[in-house]
Amino acid sequence: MSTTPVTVTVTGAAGQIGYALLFRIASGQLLGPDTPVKLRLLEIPQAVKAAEGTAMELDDCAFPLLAGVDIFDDATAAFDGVNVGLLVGARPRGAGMERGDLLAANGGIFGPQGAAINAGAADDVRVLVVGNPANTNALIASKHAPDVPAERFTAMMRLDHNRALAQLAAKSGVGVGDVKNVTIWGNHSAKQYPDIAHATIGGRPAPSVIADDAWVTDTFIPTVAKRGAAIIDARGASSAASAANAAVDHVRDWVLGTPEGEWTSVGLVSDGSYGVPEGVISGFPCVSKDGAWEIVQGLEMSEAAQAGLAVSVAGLVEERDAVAELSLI
Ligand SMILES: NC(=O)C1=CN([C@@H]2O[C@H](COP(=O)(O)OP(=O)(O)OC[C@H]3O[C@@H](n4cnc5c(N)ncnc54)[C@H](O)[C@@H]3O)[C@@H](O)[C@H]2O)C=CC1
Ligand SMILES: O=C([O-])CC(=O)C(=O)O
Repeated sequence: MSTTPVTVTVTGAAGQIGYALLFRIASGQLLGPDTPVKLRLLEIPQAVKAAEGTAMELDDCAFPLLAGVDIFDDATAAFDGVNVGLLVGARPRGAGMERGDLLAANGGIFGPQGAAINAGAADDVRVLVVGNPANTNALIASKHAPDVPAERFTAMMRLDHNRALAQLAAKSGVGVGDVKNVTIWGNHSAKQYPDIAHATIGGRPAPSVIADDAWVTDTFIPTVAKRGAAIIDARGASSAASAANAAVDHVRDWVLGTPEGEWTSVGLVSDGSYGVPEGVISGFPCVSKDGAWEIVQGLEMSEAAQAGLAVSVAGLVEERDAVAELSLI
């Protein structure tokens, strides 16, 4: 076992996702069974007491890998020395809202946190933004951290990706582990484009296994894209355990690598790949090698996929322009 603990800062630690996430991190599911972790929890002052309660429960789990828990209401202190930053703390949407409607309420959170990361993070810092609208919040944080490479600020598309795997597995009657290489392009919004063109099911091309284009267009894509709203409708609260699970999957693959021959979906700063304007944070097919995400290049995109990505990217550009207008970037 390595003896140097990895410092993981989680914002919104007293919230729903925080409660589902912290115990998974402390048990070793984020960074592997040999890596001790130090948790630094950031909350707003009113929620610090609740975070303290969660920290008491973390103690009571007696996790061998947990090397300490500290609680903060100040971002600069919370991100001091951070190796992995999970930016969860933000308001969730309610029924009838789109995630982009949260920009005015949540955008202001991410500039100061980006600046705090810039000021005090470890050189290898990796950031995952979960708080919505995740892609544009990640952009805001990144813009406030000029000394941190932009590709270290990622937005969570993994929940959409996992949703897509589950829908395809159910439709084709296989286990989820048999479905690989789906891509969620664009924004983590209802306008994302879930793409099965290069996916495989049991090692065979997904489009020919499914063999039902109408189902893909009329059922699969809208089900995945609108799943967040369906969960809010059913639960009366937005996804929490599945979001925490996706965050664990994202960071684990980033740090430990994606399995050979498989990619996942990551909200990553665009380098212009697939015609996505440089600088916006868009969902791409990505592999992680040597601890860094790389966009999978050279995938042929159907006309429908190109059109779907263009619509989604237009939403990202609109959000970027809106936060520029609000002087958030
Ligand atoms: N990207 C994705 O796939 C998903 C994103 N989300 C988003 O994650 C966010 C959190 O969701 P929940 O945990 O369900 O919400 P929640 O309301 O249960 O918890 C949010 C927590 O963040 C804290 N918080 C607010 N401002 C903060 C700040 N400046 N610094 C630190 N903490 C702060 C609040 O005190 C609260 O404890 C929401 O924006 C939600 O929409 C949720 C599911 C999936
Ligand atoms: O839909 C929401 O507001 C929460 C979320 O991002 C998701 O479940 O994908």
